[in-house]
Amino acid sequence: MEKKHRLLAVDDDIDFLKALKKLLTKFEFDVEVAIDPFKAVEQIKNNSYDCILLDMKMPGLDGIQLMDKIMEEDPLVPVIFISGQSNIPLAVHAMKKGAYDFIEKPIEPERLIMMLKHAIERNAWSKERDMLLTAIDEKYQMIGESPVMKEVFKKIKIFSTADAKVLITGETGTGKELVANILHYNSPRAGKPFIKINCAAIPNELLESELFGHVKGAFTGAVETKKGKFHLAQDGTLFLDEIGDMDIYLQAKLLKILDTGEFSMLGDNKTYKANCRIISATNQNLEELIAEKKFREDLYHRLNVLHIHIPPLRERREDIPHIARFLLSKATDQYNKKILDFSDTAIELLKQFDWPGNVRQLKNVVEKLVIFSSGPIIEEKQIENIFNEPLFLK
Ligand SMILES: Nc1ncnc2c1ncn2[C@@H]1O[C@H](COP(=O)(O)OP(=O)(O)OP(=O)(O)O)[C@@H](O)[C@H]1O
Repeated sequence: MEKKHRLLAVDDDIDFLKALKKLLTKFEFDVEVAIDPFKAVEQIKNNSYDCILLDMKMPGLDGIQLMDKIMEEDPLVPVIFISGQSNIPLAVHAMKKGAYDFIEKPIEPERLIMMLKHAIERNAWSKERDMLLTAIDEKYQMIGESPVMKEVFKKIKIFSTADAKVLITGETGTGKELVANILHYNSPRAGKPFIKINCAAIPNELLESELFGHVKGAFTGAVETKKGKFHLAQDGTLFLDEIGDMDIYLQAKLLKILDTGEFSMLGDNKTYKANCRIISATNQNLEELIAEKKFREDLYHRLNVLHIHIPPLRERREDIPHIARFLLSKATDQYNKKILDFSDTAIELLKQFDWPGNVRQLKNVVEKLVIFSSGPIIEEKQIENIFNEPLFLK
């Protein structure tokens, strides 16, 4: 059985409270009442409610003062004011101060029930979103103290809420996918899907159906209808990784979708709205590809509304100690090891190296060091050993 929503109604009119409780109980709400605003504050301190209904005017403490106290205890709980006709300007003022809504007496039951449902739904969503963002924050941390990375962080902050297309460029392993995730999870689309497709990893014949989906019988082997990434990313973000590797025919198709805002599944004429934010990334030089006629210039301008470039690690060596220590602490947690730090000379060695594979390569080295170390400090020699391995990328 679904959990009943718990309400607190505060009013100095006992008869009104009784009638309200009877009405709301009929609609499966669990209703508690308070006639004394000071007692109500105690109840709010000791309980958790899904919504609070407040009379505008009560002896001792008025509704707005009471709302201020409620917000100190539980800033997220929605408050709905019950107001007489003469108090409407006051109710409007309460909404400006953070009340969810107000309803006038005499109460229309259906309106009140709808209002309560919406308030509770919105509250549940904002709590869920806060939890989601805390978890995401931990998962998608990006470290950097250098001036260039501070500029990148500034852009990420502004672009998160902009809802325009973003092109992320940078060498392999610099954190392009990480940035795409951070942009999505800090955007209003955070509760909707983040869908990634790697245009370099999928053969072009398959990429088309992966992107747009196909209906049964669309081509040999299409034994059933399958939704594509554009469908799956509906209302969320579609991350087109390695966009520079998309073939020219598919580039034209993608451009058309971006122009019309609509797409169709393979083997079907029906059109669907492409309501997703597009973030793309590449480690290739798109201007060079355009000059070689391998990438469409019009598509480039469409995708590159906002641009973030992440410089390679060797151009921001001051970030290396911070990132290495961050990765060390993550790896020690993961492998349950008690390694505290790198020695000073070990840090110097990490800073001197050019890191062609950037942060991904640094991460692999740190993980290896953690797995094979037993002492509390990682020494220079241990790093030299890894650098001297025959297949190590230099
Ligand atoms: N500044 C950073 N701080 C912490 N971790 C980072 C940072 N930059 C990258 N990483 C981590 O390094 C790894 C590689 O990053 P990511 O996959 O985002 O790179 P990429 O640029 O998309 O690579 P590729 O071009 O090869 O797809 C990931 O585990 C990512 O979390």
